[in-house]
Amino acid sequence: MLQQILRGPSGLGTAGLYLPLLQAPTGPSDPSASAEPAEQAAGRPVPGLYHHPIPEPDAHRVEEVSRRIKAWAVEEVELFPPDWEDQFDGFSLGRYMVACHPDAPTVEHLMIATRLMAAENALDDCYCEDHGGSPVGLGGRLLLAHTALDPLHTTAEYQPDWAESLHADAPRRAYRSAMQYFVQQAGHSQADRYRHDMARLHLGYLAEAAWAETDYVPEVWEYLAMRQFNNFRPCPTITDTVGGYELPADLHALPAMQRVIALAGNATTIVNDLYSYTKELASPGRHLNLPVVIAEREDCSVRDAYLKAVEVHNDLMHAFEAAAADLAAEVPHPVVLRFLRGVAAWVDGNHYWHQTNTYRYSLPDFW
Ligand SMILES: CC(C)=CCC/C(C)=C(\C)COP(=O)(O)OP(=O)(O)O
Ligand SMILES: [Mg+2]
Repeated sequence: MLQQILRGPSGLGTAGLYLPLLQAPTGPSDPSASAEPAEQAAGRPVPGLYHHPIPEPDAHRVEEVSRRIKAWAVEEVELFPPDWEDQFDGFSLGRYMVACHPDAPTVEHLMIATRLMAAENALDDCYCEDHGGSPVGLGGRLLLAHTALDPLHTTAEYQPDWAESLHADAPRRAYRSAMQYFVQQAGHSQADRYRHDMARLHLGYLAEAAWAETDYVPEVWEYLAMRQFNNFRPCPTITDTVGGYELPADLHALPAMQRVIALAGNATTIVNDLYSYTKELASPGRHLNLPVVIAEREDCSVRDAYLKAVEVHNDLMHAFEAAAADLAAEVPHPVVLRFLRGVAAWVDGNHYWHQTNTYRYSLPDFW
């Protein structure tokens, strides 16, 4: 029943909602996974991690999205200097977004998600992390960048200075442009949902930065609270816009839907903590992630902490799936079911991307 809800319905009236790519979880090495199989998936899953393998994303879509996102990054927003090109390519944005949005009707719909993903990562790298980022002064930078998503309404005297500021650095150019494309496709409540989710994200960045400034290692539950905000949430919650339909605001606002979304976002984000663990250990200073916080706060070896973090992830995934199944049973509205499947697809695609992105991530030697 749960698999049916999250990965494809059956029965009268549901044929239009059927998502063939999600119906049968397939190992990456299954040659029947796609009509024209892409290169065999690289990387291996974290041992013991509860996840759903997906078929290889459509190679033609990946190629086209990759081509268009590079053109946008270079020609429209000057996203990165030439010496960051390898890192941009290695991020594999096209593969990521095609994997996460199997029900996108067109490549242009996929581009909506891909531009936003590029912009979100540019801001994280340039403002918060190792491409010139710093916790010092982050709040001011974040707030000004947020106005590229949620515009300033001010007097004629001050408006031009603000408008000019949106071209001042790569994160603001990217936010502004990606948002312009997004609002062309999204309804007003979908755009407002996205702004709210981005405000949540920026709040999470600020808590992480405040703790870094005072060298505070949070309790595990405090870390999980911060990571619920510094979180992939803005990505799965646009699944309806990228799918070319709209989950109405009142259904999105249901407490049960909010719980499903939060649990999905949390599971996807702890996946990042697990796959990026060795990358973050190698970066300067102490980079908080769930295994690091568990080791410090629960006084255990890094291996035991990592394995406990896997269990935390698995519990979040099970809670997400149970909450989604309950909601689908309580509110069997076709758009709710489609949205829940879209979120589940994003969860699975996100895992696939982390597992296979061996340019960026490698597993620790704990097994
Ligand atoms: C795409 C998006 C909304 C990202 C926001 C937050 C974010 C960058 C992550 C959840 C990824 O975590 P992290 O900053 O640890 O990324 P890497 O481990 O450096 O890939
Ligand atoms: Mg990480």
